[in-house]
Amino acid sequence: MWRNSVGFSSKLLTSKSSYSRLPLLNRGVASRSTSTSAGSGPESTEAAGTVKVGFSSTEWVRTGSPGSSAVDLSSFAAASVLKGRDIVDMAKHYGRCYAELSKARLRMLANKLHNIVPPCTFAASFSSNYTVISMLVVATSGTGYILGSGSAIDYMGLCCTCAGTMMVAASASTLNQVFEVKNDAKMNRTKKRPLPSGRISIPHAVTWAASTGMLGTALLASKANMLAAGLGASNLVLYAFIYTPLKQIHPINTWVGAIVGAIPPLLGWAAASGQVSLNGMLLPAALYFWQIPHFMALAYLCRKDYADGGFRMYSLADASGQRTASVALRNCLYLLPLGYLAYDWGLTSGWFCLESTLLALAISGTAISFYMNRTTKDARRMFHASLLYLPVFMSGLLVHRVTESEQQMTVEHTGKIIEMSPLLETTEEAQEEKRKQSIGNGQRRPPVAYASVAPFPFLPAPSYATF
Ligand SMILES: CC(C)=CCC/C(C)=C/CC/C(C)=C/COP(=O)(O)OP(=O)(O)O
Repeated sequence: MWRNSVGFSSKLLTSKSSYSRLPLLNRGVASRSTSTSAGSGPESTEAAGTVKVGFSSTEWVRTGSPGSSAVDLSSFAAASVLKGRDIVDMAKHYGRCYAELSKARLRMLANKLHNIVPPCTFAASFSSNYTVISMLVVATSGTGYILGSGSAIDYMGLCCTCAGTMMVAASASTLNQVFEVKNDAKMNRTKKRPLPSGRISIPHAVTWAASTGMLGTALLASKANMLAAGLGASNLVLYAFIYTPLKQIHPINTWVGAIVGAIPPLLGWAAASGQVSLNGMLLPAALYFWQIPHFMALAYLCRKDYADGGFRMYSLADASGQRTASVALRNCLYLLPLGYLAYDWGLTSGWFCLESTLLALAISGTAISFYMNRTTKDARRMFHASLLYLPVFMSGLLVHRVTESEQQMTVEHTGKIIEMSPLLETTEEAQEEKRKQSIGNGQRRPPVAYASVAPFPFLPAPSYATF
C-alpha cells in the first residue's frame, strides 16, 4: 500500500474546512484516497492515507504491513501521475499565494482604469489596491537606474537592480501582511488575502519573506553596490517595522509610507551611479508628493474599511473631508515645479518641463474639484488621476532624458558658437552668454547651487561654473 504524505503538516491546512479552501489540492486528495483504498477499505485508507498538505513537495512513502513486498505497478504508475498533478496543483496554489503576498498582481489596475468595478464594490475592489504601487516600485527603481546611468545603460545591471528591488519589496509586503493579518481579516478590501483567508500559514509566509528579502539584498549587493543594497534593506525595515505598526498608532503613517515609496527610484539611481546626489532626488520627490493625494483619496474612499481594520488614517479624524482634500491639493501643487527642475538640472529636455507641468495641472485640477465638492465621485477621479500620473511622468522622464554625451555635444557646440563670435570673446558678457547657452541647451547645472540660497544663509552664495 502506498501512502501519500505531502510535506510538513500545517494545522491550518490539515483541517477539513481548510481543504475546502483548496479545491485544487482537494481533487488530488480525493483521487489519491480512491487509489490507496483499493482493496483495503476506508478504515485502512484513513489509517494509512493520512494526507498532510503543506509546505514542501509531495513525497510518496511506501508503507504497509511489515514483510509485505508485492508492489502493485499499476498503482505505482497511477500514484506517479497523481504525484505530478499534486506538484502542479500545489505550485499553482502557492504561486498565487506568493504573488498576492508580494502584491505583485496588476489585474485590479485594469479594472480600476476602465471603471469596470461598480461603485458599491469599489472598496472591496481594492483587495490588491497597493498592488499597483508594488509593480510601480520596480518601474520606479528601473527608471531611477536609467536616469542615474551615464551615456550607456548597463542592461544587465538594470535587470539585476529591478529583480533585487522586486524581491526586497516582495519581502516587505509579505511582512506587512504577516503583521496585519488580524486587521486585514476585518477589512473588505483585504480579507481575501492569503493569510486572513487561511490559504497559507504564517510560518510559510515568514519563510517566503525571509528568503526573498535575503536573496534580493544579496543580489543588489553583488550585482549593483552596497549603497543600493543598504537602501533596499533599510526601506524594508522602514516599511515593515516602522510604517506598518504606525498605521495603528498615528495618522502620520501616510507621510512615513510616502518616504518608503520614494526610496526605490533613489535605490535605482544609487545602483547605477554609485552615489546619492541631489539630481537623483527628482523622481523620489515626485513619488513622495504623488503618494499623498493617492493615499488621501484611498483613505477617504475606504474610510469605513480602515476604521473597521483599526487603522488610524488621516481621513478618519476629518468627517467633512476638507483637511484630507487640502492636504491632497497641496501636494499636487508641489508636483508643479518638478518638470522645470528636471530641465534646469539637465536631466531632460525642455519638452518634459512642458509635459510635466500639464500633468501636474491635470492632477491638481482633480484635487481642486475634490477640495470643492468632497464627494466619492471626486475622490475617485483624483485617485484615477494619480494612477495615470506616475506612469506618464516616468515615461516622459525617459523619453526626454538628456544623456551625458548629448550634454557634451551641446557644450562643444556652444563653445564653437561662442568662439566664432569675436565681439564676445573675453568679456564678462561672453562668459555669461556661454553659461546661459549651456544651461539653455540642457547642460546640467549643479543642483547644490539651489541649496545655498535663502533658507540656508550659512552656506556660501551660489556660484555656477563658467566656461
Ligand atoms: C525596496 C523596498 C523595500 C520597497 C518597498 C516598496 C513598497 C512596498 C512600497 C509601498 C508603499 C506603501 C506605503 C504602501 C501601502 O502599504 P499599506 O500597508 O498601507 O497597504 P495595505 O493596507 O494594502 O496592506
